[in-house]
Amino acid sequence: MKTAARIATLGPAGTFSELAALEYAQQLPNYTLQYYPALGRVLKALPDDADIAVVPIENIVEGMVSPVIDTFVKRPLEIIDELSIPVRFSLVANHDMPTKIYAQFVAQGQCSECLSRYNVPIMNTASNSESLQLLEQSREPAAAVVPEHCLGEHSFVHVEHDITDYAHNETRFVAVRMPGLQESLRQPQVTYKTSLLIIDDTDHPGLLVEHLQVFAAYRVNLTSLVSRPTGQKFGQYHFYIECEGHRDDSAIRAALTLIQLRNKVMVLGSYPDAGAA
Ligand SMILES: O=C(O)C(=O)C[C@]1(C(=O)O)C=C[C@@H](O)C=C1
Repeated sequence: MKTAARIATLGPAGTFSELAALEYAQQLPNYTLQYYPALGRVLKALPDDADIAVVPIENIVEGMVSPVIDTFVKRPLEIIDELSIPVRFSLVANHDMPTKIYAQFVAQGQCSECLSRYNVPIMNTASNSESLQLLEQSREPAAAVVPEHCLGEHSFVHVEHDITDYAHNETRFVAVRMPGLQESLRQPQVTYKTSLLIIDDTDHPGLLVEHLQVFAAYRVNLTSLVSRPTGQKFGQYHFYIECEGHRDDSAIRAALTLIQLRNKVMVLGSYPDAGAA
């Protein structure tokens, strides 16, 4: 029997990350799930305590999950898969008039209209499960933003269902592992996406437009582009890019060869495109 793959994800149990990790794990013969209390800790579990980590990378409304993108700059990891799951929240409370609301930092942005109606302080947490735990431990009138799928086993004085600002709320997750472990073989009939980072090591006017022109010239379609501050000085940014295609496609190879003449490029991985029909 093959040894079980150790999958790290955000805990305690009940997070959307756990749902994503379980969905990812369906393709593995054997796995064990390990929970960590913050996204940074999930990624740090690689490689000693986990083989694969499943983390959120983008919410359809809130955009990219910055701590995850920033980890890729500091510590190269390989993205091996992506999956998207629907995200629905409720506001639950132990009192009709809560004096504070526990909300995970990404969840807060997805439920801003509902939260602003309560006009009480928001206490940021590291996960949606932690929000629920803190509410259960609270001796004061409090509320929490919690995943709809966690409501079952609990009873509350006050519940408001479906509080996301946009009805169609979804978060995209990636499965990552240490780079260079095994070659990801390209499967025929699979539509791929590739993630990469352009490291701004020689800042100059027109840096971004030059790179975009290279992608355009080779007809490489970009599906995401975010800039993240380098933390070195104002005005200096790294670029996280996702594009259609596999890193071995001739167009992507040619584009990256040209871009690498000017800036460092880190290819984070090519993986099946979850959005492809
Ligand atoms: O706290 C959770 O339930 C998570 O899995 C984290 C997370 C995130 O950080 O994006 C995942 C999905 C939602 O977008 C909100 C929170």
